[in-house]
Amino acid sequence: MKTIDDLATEGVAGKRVFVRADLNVPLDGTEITDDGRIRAVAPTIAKLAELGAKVIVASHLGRPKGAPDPAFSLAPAATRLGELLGKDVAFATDTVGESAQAVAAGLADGQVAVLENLRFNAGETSKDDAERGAFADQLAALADLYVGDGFGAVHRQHASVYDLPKRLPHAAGDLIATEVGVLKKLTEDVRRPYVVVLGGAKVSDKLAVIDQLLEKADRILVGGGMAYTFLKAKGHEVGISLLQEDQVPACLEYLARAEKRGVEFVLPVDVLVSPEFPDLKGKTPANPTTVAADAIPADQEGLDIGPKTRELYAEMLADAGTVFWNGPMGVFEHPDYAGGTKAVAQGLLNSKAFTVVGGGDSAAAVRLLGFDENAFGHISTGGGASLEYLEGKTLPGLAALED
Ligand SMILES: Nc1ncnc2c1ncn2[C@@H]1O[C@H](COP(=O)(O)OP(=O)(O)OP(=O)(O)O)[C@@H](O)[C@H]1O
Ligand SMILES: O=C(O)[C@H](O)COP(=O)(O)O
Repeated sequence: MKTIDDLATEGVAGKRVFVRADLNVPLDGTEITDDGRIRAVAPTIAKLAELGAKVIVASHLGRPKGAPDPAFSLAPAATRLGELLGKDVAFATDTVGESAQAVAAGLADGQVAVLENLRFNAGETSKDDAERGAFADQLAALADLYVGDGFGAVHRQHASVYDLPKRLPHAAGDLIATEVGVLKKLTEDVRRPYVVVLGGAKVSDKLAVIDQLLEKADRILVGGGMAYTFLKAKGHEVGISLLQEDQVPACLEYLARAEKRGVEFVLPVDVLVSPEFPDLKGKTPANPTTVAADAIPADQEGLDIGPKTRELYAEMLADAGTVFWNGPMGVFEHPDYAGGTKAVAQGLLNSKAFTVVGGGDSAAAVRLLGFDENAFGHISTGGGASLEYLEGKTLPGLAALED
């Protein structure tokens, strides 16, 4: 893969450089609750600007449905990027339309602009090659060069990630280079026991990676929204908890394979439940009840791992040689459901293991709960991306940069 330094040697001054970043940060209204992903890519953008490039930054935010939706605007991220860079950052109110074209055309050398959310255009995520390609053509018209640095999105075969680098001379940004360097170590030289902790809410995305992780990990601890499909597979009722019903047979198979391969596959023994999802804005007390994982009432939802599970997971982490953790153990955004995620973060820190935390929300959780991010071996900006990398899959966004 070419790097920014290679591009610099060839000369980027005066060139329009399209930087595909992952500025998909958690928001409370228009307020960014964790800016980790913006801070992670800011050095790449600063470096290109210092080299005299006209920098056009693009990203997705959330999962809008292929049309503009103000709730998913990248405007707050553009403002934050400007603060971090200590300079004015222009903002285009569309992605390839009049505003984007005018902003791109008006950039001076060393100036930075952010485009509106790529996913406001159906072409970005389309499964149809022609539709994606047409959108990539429009993006390509804005720039001379492409730098891929949105590590969190490299597992997506999307127009700006996969099709665009095929249309412009391209290089990998410094964030991608660092991420790949660290994660590569986890695929080659793993200190054992290798413990993987999985949680979060993107259940269907993440269940698929367990298939491969069963070949690599010594112990897999499951929490968060992931846990309930497994509990269901074990024959327990899960009330109104997050459930991927169609994956129950796959979960049963994973459990059987784990046993056959001698992988310790650990599920919660107790959970915190409530009849309703907590108020994440006002944070009014949720007053959850603790129940055994095989006794979740029909009208209640599991929202965090319980105290016995926290203790069990801490024990399972204590002697680890390597830990990869992706996905919060509960709805950590509410203080009543942050305990499980805190316990796992503390468990990682108490172990002597090389620890990698992957995922926008997992990294945000670690910081928002007051942990020192530097105490972990590596905090990856990629959730699904880091998992799929560890799975050994070819990631579209990396493959496109290699070509
Ligand atoms: N039991 C649960 N029920 C519902 N949601 C949950 C549960 N446990 C955790 N969550 C939610 O999971 C979300 C994070 O999941 P996600 O899979 O997106 O994590 P991530 O991998 O760190 O991030 P990403 O993949 O976006 O980089 C949080 O917003 C949290 O509230
Ligand atoms: O949060 C993430 O994992 C990345 O930004 C990718 O987002 P996506 O899962 O909506 O594609």
